[in-house]
Amino acid sequence: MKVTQALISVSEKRGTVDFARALHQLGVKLLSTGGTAKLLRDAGLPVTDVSDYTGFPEMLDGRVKTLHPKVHGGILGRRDLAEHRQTMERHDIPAIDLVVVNLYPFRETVAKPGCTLEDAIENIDIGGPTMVRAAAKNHGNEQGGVGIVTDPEDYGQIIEELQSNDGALSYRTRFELAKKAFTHTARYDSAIANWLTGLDADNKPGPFPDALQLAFDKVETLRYGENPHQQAAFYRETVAVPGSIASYRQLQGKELSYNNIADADAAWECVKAFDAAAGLATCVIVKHANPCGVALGASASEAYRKAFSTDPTSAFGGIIAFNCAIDQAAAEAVAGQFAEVIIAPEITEEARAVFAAKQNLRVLIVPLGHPGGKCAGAFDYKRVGGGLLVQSADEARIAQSDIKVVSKRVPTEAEMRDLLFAWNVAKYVKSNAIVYCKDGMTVGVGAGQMSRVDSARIAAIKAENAKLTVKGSVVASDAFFPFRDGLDVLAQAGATAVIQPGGSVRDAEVIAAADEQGVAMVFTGFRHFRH
Ligand SMILES: NC(=O)c1ncn([C@@H]2O[C@H](COP(=O)(O)O)[C@@H](O)[C@H]2O)c1NC=O
Repeated sequence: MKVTQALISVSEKRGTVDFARALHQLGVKLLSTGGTAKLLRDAGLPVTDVSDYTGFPEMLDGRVKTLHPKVHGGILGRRDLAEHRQTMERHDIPAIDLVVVNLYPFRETVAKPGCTLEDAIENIDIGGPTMVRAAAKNHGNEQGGVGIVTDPEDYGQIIEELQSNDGALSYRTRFELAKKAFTHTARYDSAIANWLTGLDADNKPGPFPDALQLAFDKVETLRYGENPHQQAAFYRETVAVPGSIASYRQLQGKELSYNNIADADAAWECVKAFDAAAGLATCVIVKHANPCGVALGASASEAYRKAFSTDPTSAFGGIIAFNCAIDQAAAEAVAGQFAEVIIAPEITEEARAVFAAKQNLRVLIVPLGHPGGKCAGAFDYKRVGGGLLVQSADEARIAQSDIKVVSKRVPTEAEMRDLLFAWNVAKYVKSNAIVYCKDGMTVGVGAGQMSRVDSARIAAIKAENAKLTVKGSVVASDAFFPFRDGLDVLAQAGATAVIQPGGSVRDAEVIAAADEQGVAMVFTGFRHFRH
């Protein structure tokens, strides 16, 4: 069925004139609301104002423009039912076969600083979503129906189809457009509900709405979940989070698995915490969501070699992330081990050629986002049985000036550099986290233990297994030592300096233990639990 008449009513006017012109050239009659009609008329296109069409003026400050039976009857009447066609004829309601609508910019309005409740309310579109939903509902069947266009990005494709299909839209296209349209209005209403139910007693917007609506788009269905008997898919936030793993571009390799994506996220978040602009490359190797090696280097290959040496056994099948370009030397070094995924903001042509020889290796490019790479303002979500925990991301960072020395001995300059490095790593290690470091690399990582003392012992054992020594190293503990026992394990293993939050009721006992053993100890004042 040929499209004979289109109703165009858009707030976002990008591409509208060209689209309307192409429709006109296809013989489609144009019907439009105030601002849109003016835009088209000024461009020399013949257009009928909806108010002339219905015989009713746009009124009540634009709150009522298209809400009229002549508009909605033209959209909602079924083309395949004789009775509907007769009713439309009897009431002089011509069919409207194409509806082109995008809505008042609610999200953009409330994002403006100082947006009042009144501004927000006036930017809730009523007539637009009504037309979008009506047209989407009546997308019809093979006998005919309405096309609903909500995204200016689709204009080109719609025109191409009309041109090649004798001025008609296929049922398949109308159905796909309808799905997109219902998603569009659902998200529009979600944004309104999130904002309104997030207002506090003074009508100031807050971060946690009473009713939380989340919006994600499917990137792909995955082969399986954490285990082969689980189904899985990967979704990306509708409003892109710059610098996040979800913005990956895969250069080569097998399809990503559920665990690949989870571990790639852990590796990427950790490596981004180190600013490449500070002049050193960073490499992070992750296994089962924990870093098993993190290191700084003068080059990417040096950073990789150091990170690998922390725990070569665990690094097998790991996810390897860099905060800088991977060059040929780094690619050749990495290619020497079995890895699941390689991630970097940039990969040189020479390095790509090296990876290309390993067909299955998954290689991802992820833009760093802003300096230091943080996804500012993003929330963390954690599913629990029957609920969702929501928190702001752990964006706390420490500078040397924030650190309080609590021991008699003050850390040396080299110890202080390593302490800051170790603290940065500990944030990405599952609690209880104990991280031994020396010369800008991890030498032992204790992760995910129920006891901090066990974590301290395990990290030292792992260092020994990797033929590294923790003697003369520094240690970060993600949370305070509840007793002196944990500190004693570190000191006896040969650590010379410790960074930890402090704040235990037994801090005095722990400080005394450090002083007894000549260990320099500093407090950060905040912890980095990670579960
Ligand atoms: N009230 C109505 O009947 C109505 N009909 C269409 N609109 C919206 O008015 C906007 C276009 O207006 P204009 O063509 O005047 O620039 C579109 O975002 C459209 O969704 C309406 N506005 C709000 O509810």
